[in-house]
Amino acid sequence: MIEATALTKAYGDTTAVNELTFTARSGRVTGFLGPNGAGKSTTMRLVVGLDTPDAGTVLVDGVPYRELEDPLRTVGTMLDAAWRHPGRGGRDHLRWLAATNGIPDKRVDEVLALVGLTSVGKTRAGRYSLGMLQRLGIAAALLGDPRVLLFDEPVNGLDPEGMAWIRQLLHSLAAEGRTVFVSSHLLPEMAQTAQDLVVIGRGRLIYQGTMDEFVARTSRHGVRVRTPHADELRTALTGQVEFTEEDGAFVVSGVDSDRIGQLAFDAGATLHELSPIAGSLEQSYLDLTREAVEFGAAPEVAR
Ligand SMILES: Nc1ncnc2c1ncn2[C@@H]1O[C@H](COP(=O)(O)OP(=O)(O)OP(=O)(O)O)[C@@H](O)[C@H]1O
Repeated sequence: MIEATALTKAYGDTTAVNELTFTARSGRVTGFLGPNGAGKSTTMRLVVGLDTPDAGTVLVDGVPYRELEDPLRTVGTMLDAAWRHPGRGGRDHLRWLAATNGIPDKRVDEVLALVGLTSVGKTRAGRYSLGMLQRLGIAAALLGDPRVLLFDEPVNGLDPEGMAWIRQLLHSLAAEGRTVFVSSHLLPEMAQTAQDLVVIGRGRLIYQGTMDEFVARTSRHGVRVRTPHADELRTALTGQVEFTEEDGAFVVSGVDSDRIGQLAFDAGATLHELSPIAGSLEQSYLDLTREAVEFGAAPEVAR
């Protein structure tokens, strides 16, 4: 479990993380979402003690990272997937990591197999594709068989097959009872991967809860209605439900099609169309974070 409480970190005039409080539970994939510059990477660095907060605390399984007795066996991280060691083979890199952390050599072959790199273990990492580097980074994170895993943008630059692979891996790691905390700025990808969600903007918490709640809360369920009896329907809807009129159709929000069908029937309006509009999750997310993006963009322009 990761528990951040009022976590705050500023770099000069920029408050990268601002009184951020959230929990990532064990046995769940928690998506950590926010627009560029929202403070995701900074938060992750704070979790693993690579940076020191100005205020607030963050605990990993109840303990600050720097006080963990055996950090690599408690927390696995992939914070910079593009890291590479051109001269060394993937397997040798992992062996070096294992040796410096008292992890037996046989674990190296286990994790190589787990990420599907066995056949290229001897190939120099400098020749790895981005997808292979991601897999190597994940292998390194898994070396110590940790209970908590942090991945910063692990699907960045991956092809659909690579994305599907990572998604499945994250699910199985969580199913084993681990805490899986994964950042992204892509909501559609997260919607398929994460069970829980922490959304931030400008370093502040915007949403924390389950993905299902987020979808239910943010996707606007509208219904598109067409009728030759527009006046009757307008009268029936006015004061009852929220609606707009677009291209000769009514778009009603906040109620389901059963209720609208009944209102129309009672008003004597024949319906030529009564179709639910699936709310766009991506649009809702953009709406939610727009203010954060606009505010955040201003200093960039001023520079
Ligand atoms: N070491 C640093 N020195 C100065 N400013 C920094 C530093 N690290 C981060 N920042 C600033 O803090 C803010 C948050 O950055 P951060 O990298 O944590 O965001 P992010 O959500 O990970 O963004 P992205 O999705 O673009 O990676 C940004 O305004 C960034 O410029």
